[in-house]
Formats: sequence, structure tokens, C-alpha cells
Amino acid sequence: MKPSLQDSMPYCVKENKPCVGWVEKYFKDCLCNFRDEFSFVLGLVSLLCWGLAEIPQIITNFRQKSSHGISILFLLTWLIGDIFNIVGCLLEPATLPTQFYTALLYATGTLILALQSLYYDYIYTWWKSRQIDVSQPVEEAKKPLKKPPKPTDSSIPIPNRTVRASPRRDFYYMSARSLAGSATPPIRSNQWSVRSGPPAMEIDNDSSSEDETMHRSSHISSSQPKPIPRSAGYGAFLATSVNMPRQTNALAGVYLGLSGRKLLQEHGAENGVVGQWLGWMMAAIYMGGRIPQIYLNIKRGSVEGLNPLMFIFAVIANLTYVGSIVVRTTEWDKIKATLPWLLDAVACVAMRWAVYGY
Ligand SMILES: NC(=[NH2+])NCCC[C@H](N)C(=O)O
Repeated sequence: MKPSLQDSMPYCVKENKPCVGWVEKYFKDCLCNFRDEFSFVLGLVSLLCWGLAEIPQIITNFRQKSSHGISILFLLTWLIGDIFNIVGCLLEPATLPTQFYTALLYATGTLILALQSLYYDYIYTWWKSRQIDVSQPVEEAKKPLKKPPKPTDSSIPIPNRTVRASPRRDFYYMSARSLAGSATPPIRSNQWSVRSGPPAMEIDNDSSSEDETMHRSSHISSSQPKPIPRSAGYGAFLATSVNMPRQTNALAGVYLGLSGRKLLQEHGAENGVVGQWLGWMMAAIYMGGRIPQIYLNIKRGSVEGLNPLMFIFAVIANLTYVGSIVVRTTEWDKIKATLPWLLDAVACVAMRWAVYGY
């Protein structure tokens, strides 16, 4: 028997021993027997894996200065699901405290990843294209004066042909110059022998993620593995330090959250019903969230830019999450109350192959 709510010091009645002090203090959970302890350890492993899961993807995005591998829609649905999850865990008493912590932790990780993706997709891209525009006159000024090709070069005279090319041509010339100066062969030159237009212009023109992906993969496969740049290490450290305090220190906010959770759960059955409904909504959103990512993978025909470690950690995290719930109790009422969380985790593991199988 677990301690009654009236007890000021939680106590395991059946086992006739006090709860584990630090677990009680930071997690508001009382571990009375081996089963409870094993469930708690599984919960911690899940927590840790979710804490780590998004860091490899953050590093991959950072190294590639792009988030083209991960669907922003997928991340946004995750975040919406996280909100339902957090509130659901607050209201449903059958959920474990580690579930609540886990929900907080991965919401934080996903928020960082989503902000990073938005940064690379919009701010960074815009800033880069601005830089190209701004540096263009300087580049042009540095260039030794060359006579423009005579209009007579062309068999068909082009009316109003000006010396100053259009911005797109500028970019082409600039790209061609930079390509000439680099050891890297022109992009996809091995794949496309005949083009109707210059390759760099093609890249400028064609922004489809598929082409971008192929360009990246050919570039990556032709290059040697590089050590992780120090700056990426800093990024990882930053990401970890943003995540870890929530995980280890059980900061005041979370602590309050857990105390509030107890209070909310004491409000009885209605909260539990609402909590379960939120859990079902969460499960639907998480599962639906896979669709944009699967679609993106199918569209590109690859999972390039997607860090496999993120998925490996997520699979371990989901499995240990399921373990932590089913090890704790075999009482059908409790299992039934946590069914949305259980089914979601199992379904997400099953759907993993679809996300990564392309
Ligand atoms: N923001 C998050 N990482 N949310 C976790 C989602 C959990 C869900 N079971 C999944 O694997 O997708």
C-alpha cells in the first residue's frame, strides 16, 4: 500500500518503510518496492534519452547551416502535442511523475530545434542572400575590366543588350568565379552532362528541396568525414545546458508544477477524464505529426539531413517510457487511464521505420 494523502511524511505502509527521500523530494513519487524502483529507472532512462534525442539533429542543422532534413511542420505538431501532453499529465493521476518531466524536457528540446529550423529556413537564408547582393558591387569593382562580349558575337542580335547583367547573371558569374577558384567540381557535373543553362544558374533558379538534397548528398559523399567544429561543440553544450538543469536540478518551476500536479489530481475524477482526453488528443497529434516528415522523405527520396541518432534515441526513449508505465502496475484501471500515452509510444516506435525507412 502506498502512503495515504493525509500523511505528512509519505510512507510505504505495506513494506513498512519510508519512501526514497530524493525521489520523493524531486519527483513527488514514492518508491516502495523493486517494481517501483525498476519503473522509475526506466522512466529516468526515457527522460535522459529524450533529453539527448534532439541534440544530434541540432548539431546536424548547425553544421549544415540548414534544417532542410527535418520538416518544420513535424516539429510544430510535436510542440502542439507536447502542450496536450503536459496538461494531460498534470490532470491524469495515473500518469507517472517521470512522464510529466519527460514531457517538459522534450517540449524544451523541440522548441529549441524548431526555433533553430526557423532561423536557418528564414533569417539565415535571407541574411545570406542579402550578403550576396551587398558584396556584388565590391566583387564587380575588384574584377579586372573586361570587355563585354560584342553584340556581333551572337548570330542573332539582342536588342538593348547592356553591359550590366541582371542580378541572376551576376550571381551566375560570381558563382562561376568562385567555382573556378575552388577544388570542388561543379555541382552534379558528374550527373548532368548536358544542361540547357549554366549549372550555378540552375541552382539559383531551382530551390526545390530535392535538388538541394542531391547537391548536398553529392557534396557530402565526396568529402571526407570532418571533425565536429568547435562551435558545434559549443552549440551542443549550450543545448545540453539549456536542457539539463530542468532534468537534474528539478528547478523551482518544475517543482511547483509537480506540487500543483498533486493538487490538480486530488480534484478527482473530472480532471482525470479531461486528462485522458488530452492524452488522446496528444496521441493523435503526435501520430499525425509523422505525416509531414514521411511526406518530406518520400518527396526527396532520401533522409539526408536527418540525424539517425535522433531516431535511435527516440525509439529507446519510447520503449523505456512504455516499460516505466507497465512495470509500475498491472491494475487495469491504471493501465486504462494511461492508455493514450502507452499506445502513442508504441505506435510512434512502429511508425519510426516509415520516417526513417525512406
Ligand atoms: N517534442 C517531442 N519530442 N515530443 C515527443 C513525442 C513523443 C512521441 N511518442 C513520439 O515519439 O513522437
